[in-house]
Amino acid sequence: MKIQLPVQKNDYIDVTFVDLTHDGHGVAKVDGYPIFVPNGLPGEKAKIKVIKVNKGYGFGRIIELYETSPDRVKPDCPIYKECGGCQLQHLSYSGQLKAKQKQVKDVLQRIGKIENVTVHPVLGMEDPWRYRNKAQVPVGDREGGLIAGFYQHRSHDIIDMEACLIQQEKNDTVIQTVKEICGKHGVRAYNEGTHKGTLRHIMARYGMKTGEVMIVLITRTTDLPNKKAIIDEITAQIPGVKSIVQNINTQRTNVIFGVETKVLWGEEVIYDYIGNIKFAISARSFYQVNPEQTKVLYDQALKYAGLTGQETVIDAYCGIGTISLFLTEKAKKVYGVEIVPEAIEDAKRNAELNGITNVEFAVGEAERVIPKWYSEGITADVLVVDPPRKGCDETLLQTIIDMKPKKVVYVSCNPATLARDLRILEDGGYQTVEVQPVDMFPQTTHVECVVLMSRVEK
Ligand SMILES: C[S@@+](CC[C@H](N)C(=O)[O-])C[C@H]1O[C@@H](n2cnc3c(N)ncnc32)[C@H](O)[C@@H]1O
Repeated sequence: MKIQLPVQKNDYIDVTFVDLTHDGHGVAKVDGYPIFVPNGLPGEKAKIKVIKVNKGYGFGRIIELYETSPDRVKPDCPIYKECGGCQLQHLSYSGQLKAKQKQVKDVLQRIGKIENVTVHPVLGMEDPWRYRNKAQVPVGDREGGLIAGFYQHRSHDIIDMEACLIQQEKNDTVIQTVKEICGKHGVRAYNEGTHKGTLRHIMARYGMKTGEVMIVLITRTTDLPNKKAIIDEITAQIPGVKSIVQNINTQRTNVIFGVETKVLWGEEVIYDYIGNIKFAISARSFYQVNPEQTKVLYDQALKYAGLTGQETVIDAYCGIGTISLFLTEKAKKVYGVEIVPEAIEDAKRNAELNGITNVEFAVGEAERVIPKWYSEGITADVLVVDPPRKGCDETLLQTIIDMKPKKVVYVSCNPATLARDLRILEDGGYQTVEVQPVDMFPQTTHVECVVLMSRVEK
């Protein structure tokens, strides 16, 4: 039976936007049927053209904006429309923070059925620009040199970029300089279509507190033409460069990094500080991209952990031990687990670097290592999880439920998987006490949350 929808493809209709999706599109409703429209903001009235209809929702395009929101601002970035890296530059920063708080509340309710929990206002930045410490850009060929920038929306055509307004200026300079030097020395860009060419991506990482720079050249081939000349010029032209690394990715894949990494010049790591703790960061390790807000995030996690010095804490998905080392200051003992071996090497080095001895790190999947620890008698008073976007593995959640730590502190970069996991933990005997969103990624739709859960004793 054909379902009669309230709108048809190619209809022109007048709408009022009532909400914002998690990817920053305006939501209009016609007889309850949602239509997602890029660039629409809640409260705005517009004429739209319906461009696609599905059974449960449709898509549209703004033809004319009749009434604009007081929160609408002119995007600062000249390439905002083409790039797609930021999705909310047309919304004032205070509007972004309000929208993110609402998004978290809605998702927790809709997906997790987490009702009546306090979701605090989002902790934002005083200056929400130029906050990223890491740039990672694809490289393309152009006559007489290379381009590096971003993929045009819905394509793999590379648009050359000179500046990114959410990126540290230093990283802009590094990318420009490296692409010019490599191009000058005859390095060809990798071509996805033919699987030929050399340079796939350039990554620049900047220690905001130390000024140290790491450059990673991600190549298809082991060989890098004119390597010595390239290194000499990079080190002469870029102040602060401490490490030049090559990562080799021979596969036909969208995954950026390959398995082999070798140091071409300088150190294997660069250093940076969060608070008073010094961190060594290697090319492949996860390190939060917004260090200023990372401090805010970790302080919140520490506050929720409520440590007195007597507790054993497990930090699952610990990366280079950032949260673990923060926790050691107030815990009796901290155990950290992480899947990337290089990150655990960094974590151990970081503990040593800071003279911290009440911590142990293990390489492996949290969902295997923590059950093993539990079977060996290691239990936690507080368990911190900070998983990737896909959230926690179910085996891990079950182990937490069995282990019964008094508190779970959940750090999440994806409200949808957070909501799913909180529901599992609530069903297993935990109560969500409060949620503190932190804006780690201004101008984008991403939102990070720290959640406190406590064990409900029956
Ligand atoms: C969001 S990051 C958090 C890292 C760290 N807590 C921080 O704040 O820097 C998630 C980390 O989980 C790691 N990871 C992914 N899957 C994992 C798994 N199954 N077990 C353990 N670690 C995993 C990733 O390598 C990454 O370092």
